[in-house]
Amino acid sequence: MVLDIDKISKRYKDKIAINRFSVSLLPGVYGLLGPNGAGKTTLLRIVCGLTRPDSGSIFYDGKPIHDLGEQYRKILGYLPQNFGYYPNFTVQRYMEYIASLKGLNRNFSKRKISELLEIVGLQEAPKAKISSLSGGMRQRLGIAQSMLNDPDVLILDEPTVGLDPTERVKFRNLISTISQGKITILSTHIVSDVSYIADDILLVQHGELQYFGDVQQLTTAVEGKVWEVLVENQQANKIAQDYMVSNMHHTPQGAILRIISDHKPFQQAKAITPTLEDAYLFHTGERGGEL
Ligand SMILES: Nc1ncnc2c1ncn2[C@@H]1O[C@H](COP(=O)(O)OP(=O)(O)OP(=O)(O)O)[C@@H](O)[C@H]1O
Repeated sequence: MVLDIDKISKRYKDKIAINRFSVSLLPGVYGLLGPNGAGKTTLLRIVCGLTRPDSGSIFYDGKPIHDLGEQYRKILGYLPQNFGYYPNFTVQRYMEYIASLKGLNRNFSKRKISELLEIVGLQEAPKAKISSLSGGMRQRLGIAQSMLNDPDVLILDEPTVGLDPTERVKFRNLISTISQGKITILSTHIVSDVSYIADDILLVQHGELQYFGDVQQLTTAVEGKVWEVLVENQQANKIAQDYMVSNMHHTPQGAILRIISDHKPFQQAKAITPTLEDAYLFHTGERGGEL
């Protein structure tokens, strides 16, 4: 099983959303990480065959997905960023509805629906109206619908957005469980989500693939470039304009700044161990103090 994204480009008027993006994916969980507007949703829609690229192709096991058509849709599961649900539907009715859209046979879908509701922890709620579910429950329902056809390729666009910390942990564990043996791509701009569940990271910025590899390698690349320094509280904001500051903590003794810099920024700065968040800021060039 291999998904090849081959030199994909997509432009909207004068905006290049994706620029010659290429990567080859084997089964595993891939965290598609990048700032807002980096091109994540555009790329995922192209991978799902919903948006046509201006150039380049997607191949599944060596065949272009546009030639595979229905055959490709059968092995694809997709949770869009704003997945449309019907508030007055019950959980069960919604799952039945999606199963019928996917053309699944009745007996198979009956069994599959109860199996999936169990996996996502909604087995007690088949009769609940979707409008009565919490954000986390709704996202779990979104995952369940994307899994109805036992997909080999699972695409999840910002699945943890709007979840509280407890729901986020549950959701991450759920994704780890269901993604085994599949090619799962999960987009987010929340760094901690990918550090827990992704095997590899696809870091995208301005529509281009900036980095592809594991979390460890990404953080190793910024070793010796992350510094901690205590400065006077009044100086902190000025320093954040001049340097990439990944964290600022004001205390009565002064502000403790975490600075990403190729060179030691101040005499008294100490080199510290980088986190994935530091590496992300280093690669995307975003200044923490301005966020
Ligand atoms: N239908 C469209 N028409 C015009 N421009 C678009 C369209 N869809 C996306 N864009 C632009 O293309 C760029 C990439 O957008 P995209 O939604 O793919 O990014 P993203 O990384 O998913 O962002 P976010 O995290 O905010 O969802 C953005 O500048 C966006 O404004």
